[in-house]
Amino acid sequence: MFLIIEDSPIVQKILQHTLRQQGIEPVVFASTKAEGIELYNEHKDSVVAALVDLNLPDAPDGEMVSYLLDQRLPVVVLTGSDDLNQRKELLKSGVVDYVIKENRFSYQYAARMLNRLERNRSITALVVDDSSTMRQAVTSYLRLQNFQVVEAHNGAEGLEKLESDISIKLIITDYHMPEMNGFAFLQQVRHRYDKRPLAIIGLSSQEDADISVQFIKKGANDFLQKPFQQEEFSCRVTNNIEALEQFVAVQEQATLDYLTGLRNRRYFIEEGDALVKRLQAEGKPFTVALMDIDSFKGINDEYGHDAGDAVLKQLAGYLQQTFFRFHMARYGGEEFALILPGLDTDKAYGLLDQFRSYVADQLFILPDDDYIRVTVSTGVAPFSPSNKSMLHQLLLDADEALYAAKEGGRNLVVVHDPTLSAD
Ligand SMILES: Nc1nc2c(ncn2[C@@H]2O[C@H](COP(=O)(O)OP(=O)(O)OP(=O)(O)O)[C@@H](O)[C@H]2O)c(=O)[nH]1
Repeated sequence: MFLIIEDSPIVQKILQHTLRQQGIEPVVFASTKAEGIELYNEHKDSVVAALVDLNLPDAPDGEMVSYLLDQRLPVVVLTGSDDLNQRKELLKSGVVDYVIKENRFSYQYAARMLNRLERNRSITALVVDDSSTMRQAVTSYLRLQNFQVVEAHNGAEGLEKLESDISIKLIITDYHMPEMNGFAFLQQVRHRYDKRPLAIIGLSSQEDADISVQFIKKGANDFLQKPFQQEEFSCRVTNNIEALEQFVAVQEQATLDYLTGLRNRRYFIEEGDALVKRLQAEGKPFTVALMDIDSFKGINDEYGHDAGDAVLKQLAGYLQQTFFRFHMARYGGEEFALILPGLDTDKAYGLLDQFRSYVADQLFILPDDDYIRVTVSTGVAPFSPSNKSMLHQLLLDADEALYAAKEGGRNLVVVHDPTLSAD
């Protein structure tokens, strides 16, 4: 929950609109300090941050801001004044940001800050610096922005923390450190965790422009020269974290099938290969299967492509409900692939046949509200502890079994018979 304390009804209206637009909710509004305190006490446990006007009818000199800072609540100040000294003093006293009411962009910025404060709560930042003074300063700036923070005295300790805490997404590292300097640490991080999304900001007090270039070249996202202002630090952290989140969102999108929302073939193969190797190394049972909608071309031909799409989406929903624990994807047009860890052939057969029977009993709703019956056929690559085939081969086996299911009349689950295999 967010607490907004602002006496102008017009500004309240604009904020209400802007916050709603950015999906920031729930929000409670107060117009005076007295109301603000009452609302704060009422929602103490759920308030994430407050956006507070400096000048209120019963608190003309920022008394409301001081009150909330004393309660250790993150506060973004909203003001009509552009007094630089006041701004400096407020930032020094611990407010997260200082926003001047200029135009709609200011309100959008304030909303963005509130949103950030909420999201930062689930992000851990790692601060790597041998100087305890610097570590404390950086840590306090990060805590102000609502990050969880872990500290390390040097690169080696930093690597340990990174290994044990997967919630670390942001690293602030100094350059000059004993044993392992910032560059060596950075190179190790990027080498060991090439797939892990991490925003890294390098710090150095040296007046040497080359250090910033080297930091960036070695894989840092940004660089700051010490001493720096809290505001610059916060802005850079925010920009880098937002860029990282956008990158992760795009990456996530690239693993999804646009029509059904299931994972796509690329994701299935990339992650599936590693999964199969891991299961084999651990000696755990698993089963690979391919499922295909029967006579799907006929559905398209008779009812149109949109009807075919509707069938795919409805079936994907059933697959999601039943197999959400497993590794599954839309493998091709009307084909779905599954890896079922923990299930040997008999158990997998049982589950897949139950699903086959469930699908056959459903009505599939078409865009014109007409409905049809749909069946699926499934091929299963049998599991045996001695079979060390790679995913690629297991999919070929499952495909052969799927072909046999189609030949056998469809609406069937068939387990691959290696003795009938062409090779
Ligand atoms: N509506 C729709 N159709 C698709 C999509 N992707 C592939 N298809 C169609 O799926 C159909 C697949 O047909 P086939 O593989 O020949 O299958 P079938 O012969 O009808 O049925 P079986 O022999 O039982 O496999 C083709 O007509 C494709 O055009 C899609 O995203 N949406």
